[in-house]
Amino acid sequence: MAPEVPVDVFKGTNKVSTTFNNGYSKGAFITFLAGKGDYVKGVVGLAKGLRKVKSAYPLVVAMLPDVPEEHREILRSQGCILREIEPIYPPENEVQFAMAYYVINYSKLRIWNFEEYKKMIYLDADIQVFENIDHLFDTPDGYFYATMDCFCEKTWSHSLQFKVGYCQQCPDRVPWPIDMGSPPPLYFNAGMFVFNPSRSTFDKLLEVLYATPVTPFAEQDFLNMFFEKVYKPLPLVFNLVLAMLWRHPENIDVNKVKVAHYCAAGSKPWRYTGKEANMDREDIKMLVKKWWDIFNDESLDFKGENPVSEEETFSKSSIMASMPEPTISYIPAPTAA
Ligand SMILES: O=c1ccn([C@@H]2O[C@H](COP(=O)(O)OP(=O)(O)O[C@H]3O[C@H](CO)[C@H](O)[C@H](O)[C@H]3O)[C@@H](O)[C@H]2O)c(=O)[nH]1
Ligand SMILES: O[C@H]1[C@H](O)[C@@H](O)[C@H](O)[C@@H](O)[C@H]1O
Ligand SMILES: [Mn+2]
Repeated sequence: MAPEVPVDVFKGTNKVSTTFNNGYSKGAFITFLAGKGDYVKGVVGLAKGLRKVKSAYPLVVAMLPDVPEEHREILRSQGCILREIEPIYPPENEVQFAMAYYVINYSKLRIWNFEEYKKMIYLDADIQVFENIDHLFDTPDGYFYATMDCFCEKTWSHSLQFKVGYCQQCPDRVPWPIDMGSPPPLYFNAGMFVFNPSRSTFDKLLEVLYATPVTPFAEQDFLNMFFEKVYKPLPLVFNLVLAMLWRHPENIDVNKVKVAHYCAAGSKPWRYTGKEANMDREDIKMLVKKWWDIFNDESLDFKGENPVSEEETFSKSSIMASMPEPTISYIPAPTAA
């Protein structure tokens, strides 16, 4: 049974103050950036989208050292707070069990170190917000909030769920076979989640990571396992995994979507050609256009007098500091979806 979350928490009506009396920040959005490729466009789009919906909270970018200076400059000029983080690699002999493209995402675990924020909302760079979601900072602490994933796309073909034809979005369509025991626990998409940074949680994450086999969806599988007991599903409007539109249209109204996640193959707006499967759908074209409208809207550029001049810090945990440097070379991301 899905853990219950009081519905009012997700309505969002009240204006909130974003700092405590002692200056400690109540929260921030956070995204992750790796490499010198085009995901920087996603971050710029996201920064502008958050401005458009008048979010009161800043956007922090946790970036790997390989993000080039030109891209950092663009992000500073868009008002982002830049924080450099060191990569986290899974054990070398296990890397092959994760999809190569996802391996760098383990580095995302470093965002638990950002204890100067009481609560953070993580958003992938291929996400766009269409409505203000600041009220999610008011959810009760101590839980991990995210939306439930869909198992129907080819990216899931390695999984038992896919082989059986079972999806948690419609558990009655093809029920989980009785002879296979209970259905798997609820599984979230890790492109959007609400969490409490905590150094002690980070230390535990790394400790458990190095004792856990690597699996195809890398840190997403890992986070699902780690936070299984405190996971609270958010309504799907907080992270529309685009495949939901053709896999489970009955579960979603595209016009009510607050946050769209352009994760389906061929859907990244800045690479969109319309040629891949399902990409010629009207709802997809509409969502891609909405992303471009925000990205191109100059009125949404950061107008602060000075670009945010917060220090770019290496957040290196004591555990990592005492670990040998990884001997595998950095795995560049192959062309994404
Ligand atoms: O070259 C890259 C590749 C990825 N990213 C960052 O990593 C995020 C994850 O990559 P994608 O968005 O392309 O991947 P998916 O949405 O398909 O991945 C999903 O599964 C992944 C499993 O590792 C992660 O959990 C991810 O957050 C989740 O949305 C990007 O948004 C971006 O923030 C980069 O900065 N540069
Ligand atoms: O993280 C993955 C990724 O976003 C895929 O594109 C999607 O098909 C999956 O459902 C999800 O688990
Ligand atoms: Mn994504």
